[in-house]
Amino acid sequence: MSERNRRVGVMGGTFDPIHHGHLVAASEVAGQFGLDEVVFVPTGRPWQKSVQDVSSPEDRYLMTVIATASNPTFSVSRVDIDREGETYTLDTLRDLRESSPEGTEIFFITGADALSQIFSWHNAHEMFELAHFVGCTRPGHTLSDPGFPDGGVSLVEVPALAISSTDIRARVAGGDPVWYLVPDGVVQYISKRGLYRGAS
Ligand SMILES: Nc1ncnc2c1ncn2[C@@H]1O[C@H](COP(=O)(O)OP(=O)(O)OP(=O)(O)O)[C@@H](O)[C@H]1O
Ligand SMILES: O=C(O)c1ccc[n+]([C@@H]2O[C@H](COP(=O)([O-])O)[C@@H](O)[C@H]2O)c1
Repeated sequence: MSERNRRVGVMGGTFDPIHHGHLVAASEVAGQFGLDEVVFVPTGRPWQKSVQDVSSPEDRYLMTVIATASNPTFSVSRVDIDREGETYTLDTLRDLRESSPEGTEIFFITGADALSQIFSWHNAHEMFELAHFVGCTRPGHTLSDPGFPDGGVSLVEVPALAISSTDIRARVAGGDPVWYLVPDGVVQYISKRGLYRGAS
């Protein structure tokens, strides 16, 4: 009997902070595509976001570790955090492919908003040779096809969670609770480190 190739999901994000929308999307794609593992990859320097508004890579990395710790099929990679320069998904995929056993199939998981902007990413066309892209529905964002290559992208409907990191930062700044929007450990981490108190 021949063994099937290992299937790995890669969920990239700024994760400032990581929330249940990210976790549900990853879990749903893992179920639908039979993924053996999902690797969460916090961005190092997300060049399309204004850098002064983004928390430190270590804080975002640690929140991602805390949020995923209870799931044995979730892990966190430092490849984007440890690489110098701006974060490009092409580099993420190259690094992860290099460290994966031969034959590993990679599925890059992303939300509707990110996917519709994908041709603004660095060398976007080359990315489709390294991974299959999975676009998740996201409340408030419609998924239009900006000209994806044939067979390069699948769409997955995930249970709608109208949660965004922007909203969580605003809630913390305004003194509103974020319990149950993010994992409990992340609520505690935000409080302990005093994150987002001055967020606009
Ligand atoms: N509620 C959600 N449902 C489905 N996908 C989501 C959801 N929130 C974020 N995503 C997807 O997760 C990936 C990483 O998102 P990111 O870390 O930028 O979070 P965000 O909530 O969009 O942050 P911000 O509000 O700061 O822009 C993106 O591809 C995004 O589309
Ligand atoms: O490669 C690029 O040029 C590029 C541009 C914008 C976003 N991305 C990736 O898209 C993912 C979601 O990004 P963000 O900024 O919406 O959190 C994350 O993995 C980013 O590294 C990648």
